[in-house]
Amino acid sequence: MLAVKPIASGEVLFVVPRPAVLSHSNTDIHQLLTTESLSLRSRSRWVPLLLTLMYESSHLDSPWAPYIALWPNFVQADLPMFWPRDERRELLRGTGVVQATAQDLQNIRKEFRTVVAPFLSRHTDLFEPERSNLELYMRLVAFVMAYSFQESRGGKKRNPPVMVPMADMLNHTTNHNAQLEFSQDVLKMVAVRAIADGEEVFNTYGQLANSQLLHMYGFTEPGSTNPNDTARVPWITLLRSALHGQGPKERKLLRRKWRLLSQLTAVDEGIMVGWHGVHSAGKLEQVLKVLSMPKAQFGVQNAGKELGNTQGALEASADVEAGTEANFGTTFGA
Ligand SMILES: C[S@@+](CC[C@H](N)C(=O)[O-])C[C@H]1O[C@@H](n2cnc3c(N)ncnc32)[C@H](O)[C@@H]1O
Repeated sequence: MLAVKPIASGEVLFVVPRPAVLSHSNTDIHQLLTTESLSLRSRSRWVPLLLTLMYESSHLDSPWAPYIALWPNFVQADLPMFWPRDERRELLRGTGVVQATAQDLQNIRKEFRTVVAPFLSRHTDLFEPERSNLELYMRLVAFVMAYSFQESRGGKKRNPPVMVPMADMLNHTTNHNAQLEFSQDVLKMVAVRAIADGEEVFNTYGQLANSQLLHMYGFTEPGSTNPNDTARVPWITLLRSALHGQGPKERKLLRRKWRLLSQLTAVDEGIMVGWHGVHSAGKLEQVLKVLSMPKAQFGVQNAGKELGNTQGALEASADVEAGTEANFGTTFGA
């Protein structure tokens, strides 16, 4: 979307009334989805919207048909989840996207098998059996992943995703010039700074690292233009460096410490390093304290005390992350 004249900061670019937002509460099968809501519960909380899209996209007389027709068969997203597995492993090694995508695929298949397929088989009058399959479901998940919005509810809590026509035309950049505001009756796209004639109107999908953008949206911000970018250093790298040049006794002690750290899940997804240093530096500090603790001092009690602090540091860093949560798209099942 390009500006065709200068736009002032604070100007409303367009307004989407709530009835024009596509969600599970705005479809002909709303009543059915409500009646069966208990059986449609899942980790992702996306099932009602995905079933809504499946239903509305199979009815030519749907009021949403002109919107849905913009994505014939929902085949548009070049997300890593559709790349051949070997290519993903080879090209995305070390980014965390390989594991995240594998987890997504596992969750999507399980959700389809245990929640969606039983629902579809109970309602063959509403869903064409030959079309309503896992393959379509995966394309719908990708569509929701890359095009939906989620309204934050009082801090951490998030509503289920919804489709917001028009707002979902906007691309993302960290240095965005517009953002979506939610109010009771309408959603408004508002300029957050002056936009020049001919400039692209950019929304924000959140403060996302390139690995997250690639995982959920299939693109990255080039070079060093993404201040939210991170690199992930696997924890095992830390153990390897600690072991380096040590004698057998020290190595044995280090391995004991590592087992304890692993059991207490202090070493999980890796050390995230951003432009301004290590994210959750508190956790790294506590792990280093345990690793460098003299043998006489090392015991479950001492290590446990350090790791108790680690939990505190972890919770604090989770709060910071929740405060900067994206309002646009999420990883499946997060
Ligand atoms: C909500 S849609 C935005 C509208 C989209 N460009 C379209 O025409 O349908 C999100 C998708 O747009 C693309 N996209 C958004 N921002 C981008 C950017 N800065 N660079 C490249 N592609 C981008 C990605 O394919 C992403 O999955």
